[in-house]
Amino acid sequence: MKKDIEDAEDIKQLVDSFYKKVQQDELIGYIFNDVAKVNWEKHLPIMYNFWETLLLEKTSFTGNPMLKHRMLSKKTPLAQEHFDRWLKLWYTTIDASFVGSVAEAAKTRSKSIADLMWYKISQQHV
Ligand code: HEM
Repeated sequence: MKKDIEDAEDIKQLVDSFYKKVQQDELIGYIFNDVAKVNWEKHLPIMYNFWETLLLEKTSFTGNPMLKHRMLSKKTPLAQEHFDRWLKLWYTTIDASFVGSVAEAAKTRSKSIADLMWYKISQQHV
C-alpha cells in the first residue's frame, strides 16, 4: 500500500531509487557518470539532507545547488530536455511508492527549482 513520505527512511528509499534510475538513463545518465563523475557515497547523503530540509522541516542541507548546476553547465551543455527527463524520473519514482501531500510537495518543489535552474542556466549564454 502506498503511503506519504513521512521520515528520513522514506527520503532515503526515494532518493536511492531515483539515482539508480538516473545512472541508467540514456539521456541524462552520462552527465552524472561521465561528466561530473559523481561520487555517490558523498552525493547521496547530500541529497537526503536536501530533501529532508525541503520536505521534513529539517535544516541539515547547506549546499548551493544553483551554483553547482551553473558550473556543471559550463562543462557540458544542459538543455530543457535534460531537465524534463530529470523531472519525469523524479515524478515516476515518487508515484511508484508514495501518495499524499508531502509526495505532491516533492513534485511541485522540484518543478519550481528545475524551472529556476533552467532559467538561470539559459540566461548565462545571452
Ligand atoms: C538536468 C538536470 C540535472 C542534472 C544533470 C543534475 C546534475 C547534478 C550533478 C552532476 C550534481 C553534482 C554532484 C556532485 O557534487 O558530485 C548535482 C548536485 C545537486 N543537484 Fe542536480 N542535476 C539536475 C537537476 C536538479 C534538480 C531539478 C534539483 C532539485 C530539485 C537538483 C538538486 C541538486 C542538489 C541539491 C545538488 C547538491 C548541491 C550541493 O552539493 O550543494 N538537481 N546535480
